[in-house]
Amino acid sequence: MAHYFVGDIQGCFDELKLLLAKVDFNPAKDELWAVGDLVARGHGSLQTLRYLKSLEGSAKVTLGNHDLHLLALHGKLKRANPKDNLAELLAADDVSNLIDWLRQQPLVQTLPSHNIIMTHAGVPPQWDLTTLQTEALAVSNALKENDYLNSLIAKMYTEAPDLWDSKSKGLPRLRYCINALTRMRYLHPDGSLDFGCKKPIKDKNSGLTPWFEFDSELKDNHTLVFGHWAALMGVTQQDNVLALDTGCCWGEYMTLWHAETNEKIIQQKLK
Ligand SMILES: Nc1ncnc2c1ncn2[C@@H]1O[C@H](COP(=O)(O)OP(=O)(O)OP(=O)(O)OP(=O)(O)OC[C@H]2O[C@@H](n3cnc4c(N)ncnc43)[C@H](O)[C@@H]2O)[C@@H](O)[C@H]1O
Repeated sequence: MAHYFVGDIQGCFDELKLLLAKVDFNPAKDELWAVGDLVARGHGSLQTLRYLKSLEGSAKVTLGNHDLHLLALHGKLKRANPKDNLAELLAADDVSNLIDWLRQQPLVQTLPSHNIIMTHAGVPPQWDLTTLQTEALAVSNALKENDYLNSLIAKMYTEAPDLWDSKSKGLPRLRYCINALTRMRYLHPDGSLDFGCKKPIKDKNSGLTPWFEFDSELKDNHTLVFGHWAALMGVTQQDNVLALDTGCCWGEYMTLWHAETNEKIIQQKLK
């Protein structure tokens, strides 16, 4: 049995299928772990969701910012960005089933046998494993509620709070978790989230530090797998912090990591 972790798919379904063919992926015995941002800019968002849903227990997914945004688009809370290719998905006969499947997916997945934690953007350095799981579960529970659109999705589009406060409650607490687990890249010296800078580390604004360069208990004891930050192009300079978004939707390539062999297999974006 093999565990394969794939970076941001962003609707690049043809590239995903080519990658899986390269490793002879067999859902009867292997697992595909996807870091989120399953949909958006590629032309195969509908096929991507149908395929991952069809894998049932052989697919493990964490939600990304684009996946949460899709919930808002489907709920007519936001208008689609013309740069995204979501019209086919939003018009599909089975879109409601796919959306219901998507909102059952968590913000964190763990593989205890390998000491691996997967999230879309990363894990806040202030958190231990219990906090990570508790906070992510609170968001998942809110997404499963019947009124999730009004009670959560409509209210998530804010950069506040940007700093972890263990005493916060309710919506602000959920918002911090969403912002940290699905949108984080750089942090300010006090550990607060920066939302402005998406640049590679060599070009970053002064005073900002990538979240994974802060000391953290989780990093000491686990391999952290994430996506979200295409400008990193897979480079963190830390063996146990794996950045898997290598910008397929931006014309670069998709990366699949084989956890047992530590091999990375890539597929260039098709023309
Ligand atoms: N709570 C919430 N609050 C607010 N919004 C929420 C939200 N939840 C969901 N959303 C939604 O999230 C969506 C995305 O937000 P954005 O953050 O605006 O989208 P993006 O710039 O395209 O970032 P993306 O997430 O795709 O990251 P990537 O690294 O690939 O790309 C980032 C940049 O890196 C650049 N880049 C890519 N590869 C690079 C490379 N190799 N080198 C340098 N730059 C590169 C790209 O050009 C791109 O500009 C929006 O639709 C927004 O509405």
